[in-house]
Amino acid sequence: MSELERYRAKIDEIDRQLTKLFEERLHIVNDICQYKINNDLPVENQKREEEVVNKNIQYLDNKGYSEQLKRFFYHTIEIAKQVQYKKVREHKAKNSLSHNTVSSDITHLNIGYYGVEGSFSEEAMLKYFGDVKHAKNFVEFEDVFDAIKNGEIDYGVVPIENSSTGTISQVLDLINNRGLYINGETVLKINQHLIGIQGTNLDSINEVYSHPQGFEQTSEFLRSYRQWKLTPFHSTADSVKLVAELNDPTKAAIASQRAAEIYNLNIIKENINNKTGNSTRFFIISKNLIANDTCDKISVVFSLEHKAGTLYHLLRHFAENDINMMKIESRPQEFGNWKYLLYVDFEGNIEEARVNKALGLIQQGCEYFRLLGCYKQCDLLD
Ligand SMILES: C=C(O[C@@H]1C=C(C(=O)O)C=C[C@H]1O)C(=O)O
Repeated sequence: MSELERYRAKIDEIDRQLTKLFEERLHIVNDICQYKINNDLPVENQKREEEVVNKNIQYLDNKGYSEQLKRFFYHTIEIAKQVQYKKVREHKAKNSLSHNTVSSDITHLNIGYYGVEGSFSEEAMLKYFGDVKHAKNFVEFEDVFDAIKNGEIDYGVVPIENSSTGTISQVLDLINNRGLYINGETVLKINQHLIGIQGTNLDSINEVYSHPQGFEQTSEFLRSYRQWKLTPFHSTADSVKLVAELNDPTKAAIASQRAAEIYNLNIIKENINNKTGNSTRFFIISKNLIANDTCDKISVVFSLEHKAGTLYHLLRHFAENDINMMKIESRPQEFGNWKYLLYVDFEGNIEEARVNKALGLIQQGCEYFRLLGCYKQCDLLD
């Protein structure tokens, strides 16, 4: 046996022991994960992670290896978390598929929507759920999410994307950051109108209220009235309510016909949106991952690491498993500069083998992964 062979034989024996310990560690990690599922605890525990790393650095005879040991545990813990995330995801998918779906009996459900009465979100809620008797409304996007989190409402309806202005990123971030799920989607045709009290006309106006989306969707019309002060407000319908309260012919709002009717105001100029086919897609969100076998669309989010080719290496799993991607959107991560999360919508159901295979591979290739929902896609009314 040469000198090199002798060294390699030693390494082989150490690796054999490491593999055995690695396997044992993952075995315990699985038990820990089951305990977390049973007790509704999060996978990650940063305090414990620090303890693990620091304790083991103390065991080193040669403290010169501290940085290397730290890296070793960083990867070991990362693997332990990936294993747990996968187990939690499978558990949630199994549970929700067996007994859950957005209930058709809505009489006992508490449903909330964004904006005041007359908002597009309220209209979307009525379209999706039918005649809801006791809906709650919330002034800000965050309020809808908080109400779901604290159990005040079971489902919330929020806008997610407009056909001309694009994704409402704030809503996308909230779904992920608050740990909620998408249970369904619906689309509304959006016609924006200029609205005011009796006696208001294009010459009397000096200030217009709307949600920033209302201004964006009507930017071409507004370009001819540069003298108007554009004041952003909570929602389009709330702007109509405000203009009704102000009762002043110099003030106008940009919102829906329904909002004008509810607050008894006049339409001064109709259909002022840039695009005639202007439409908005809305999400129905809740605390639970709810799906059944009629669901045909999935939304996920995962991190993009700072390495060449990462995007290609992750997205290729969709193509290689014959999965049709419908939309991708990248957003900055909550912590750290120039780090991104990729939100992907694609066709499929979480029970399909090809979907599970692709998601498993993506999950292995990124630090952060979350299933945001599996739901029935709506007709996009183009
Ligand atoms: C295994 C656990 O889950 C995670 C993984 C850890 C590990 O691999 O040591 C430590 C803390 C958690 O972030 C645990 O909570 O102990």
